[in-house]
Amino acid sequence: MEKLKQSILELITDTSTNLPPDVRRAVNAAKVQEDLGTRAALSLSTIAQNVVMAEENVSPICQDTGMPTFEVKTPVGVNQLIIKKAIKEMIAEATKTGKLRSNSVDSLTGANTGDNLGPGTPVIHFEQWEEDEIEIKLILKGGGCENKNIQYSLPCELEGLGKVGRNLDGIRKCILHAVYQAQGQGCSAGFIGVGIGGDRTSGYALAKHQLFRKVDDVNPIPELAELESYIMETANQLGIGTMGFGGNATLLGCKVGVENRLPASFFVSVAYNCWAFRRQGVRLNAETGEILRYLYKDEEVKMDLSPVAVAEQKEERREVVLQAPISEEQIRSLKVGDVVIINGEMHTGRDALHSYLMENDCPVDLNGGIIYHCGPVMLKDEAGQWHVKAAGPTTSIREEPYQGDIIKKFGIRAVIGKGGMGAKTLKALGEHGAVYLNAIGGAAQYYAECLEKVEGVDFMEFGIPEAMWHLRVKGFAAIVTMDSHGNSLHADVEKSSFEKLAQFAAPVFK
Ligand SMILES: O=C(O)C[C@H](O)C(=O)O
Ligand code: SF4
Repeated sequence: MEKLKQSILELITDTSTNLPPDVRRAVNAAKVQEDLGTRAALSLSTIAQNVVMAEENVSPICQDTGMPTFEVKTPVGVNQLIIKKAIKEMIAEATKTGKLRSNSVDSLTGANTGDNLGPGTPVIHFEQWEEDEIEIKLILKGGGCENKNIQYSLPCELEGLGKVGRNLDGIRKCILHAVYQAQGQGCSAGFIGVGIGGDRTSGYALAKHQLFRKVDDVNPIPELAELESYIMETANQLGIGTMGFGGNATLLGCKVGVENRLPASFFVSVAYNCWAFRRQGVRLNAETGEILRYLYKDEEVKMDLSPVAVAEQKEERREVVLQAPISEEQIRSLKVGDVVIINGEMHTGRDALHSYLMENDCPVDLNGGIIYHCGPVMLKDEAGQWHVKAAGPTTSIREEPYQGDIIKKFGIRAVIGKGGMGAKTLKALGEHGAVYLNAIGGAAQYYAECLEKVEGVDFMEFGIPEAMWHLRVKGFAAIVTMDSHGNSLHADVEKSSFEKLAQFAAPVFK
């Protein structure tokens, strides 16, 4: 098995940096569905550029390289312990070279292990089979979309959809609700895997397992094939759109699997995956470990980079250049829908930092400053200088309990993230004079290029993703989605998508 480690490293690198062709095709198709010049179309353009950059740079498509989850099948007689050891070693190696972010955190102390190894990481499922080759599949599913997974216990009642029974129509309602509740926070447009039945644990495993199906396959069970195509058509009428900006493309794939259940239980489990749907697989020679072929690479699909005609803009849009520190007057002039181009300094801060700042002082002056909800992939060169390898936004709503207070306490003028924030933050934006800026989730290469220099770092003890990085930026583009006048695009889209969801309450399947 002299080639085994090399093959596994290649698989990990390819999964993190090169979006598979079926996923590319789905993203390209979404762009065609959107009207030219809309926020959704522009976002899909950025996403397409990001996918190309990741492939060219051989760097992570998204900075959150997720929970590495392997499904391994081996012929009888192959030593699975050798494969497990090789996987762990190559996970650590890929982390060292910046193909993966250090993502394994001690749940009690918050300490990052730094090498993506630790209790429960990576996840490896082994199975034996009758074939002569080894098969290894890998999915890198990030935390933001994982947080949007949802499990329903039937019968139940769902707001807007009414009674949900233990039948195909009840399942239909659960899936539509799952897409609605994710809004843009899991970096829509997304893909969902659904598991019907099992228990709570096996139901979720079944849901995640569905994500290994190709986007364009057809379910062998006719009722489920019908359900999948119904969901694809209907969920895309919810109007959530890319990043929750509104639009025609909300869901790019729906795969449903079924297993038996206990008489007392009826679970519908949904695994939500962002557009940055990173999964790949290989067949290996069982003697040498050499890659014989890839499982999701049957054809080459180029990203659609055709320009989005700004002249045909449907939504009114201004472009404003912001230089940090920003004045209150400039912030008050911004309205939802404006595009801002940021130059100057910004500081990353996410979960650990927000909770810290509630009780403590900040090592840098944040007055007029910009906080970026981001946990980057960073590498240090031989001279000791840090470099940004991938740096898209993280889901902002997690900071909702803290953000309003922190804006006021430190005089922050702009918060950048994705997915939007809630009523408490919106109120603070108005009271203090600040804005929420939505960047494109997952576009980690695109934004890394705007981050010109790492000026310094604090709180390295929080681990690389959670540390406070001080960054000099040039030409960082984002959209005002919550302004200081009480407007929130997120609240608007949530409301309108809920109204649309409620239109699908009437029974469809017997
Ligand atoms: O952890 C991150 O960088 C992002 C996360 O995947 C998210 O979507 O919020
Ligand atoms: S930031 Fe978005 S694209 Fe990246 S892992 Fe999280 S949900 Fe996926």
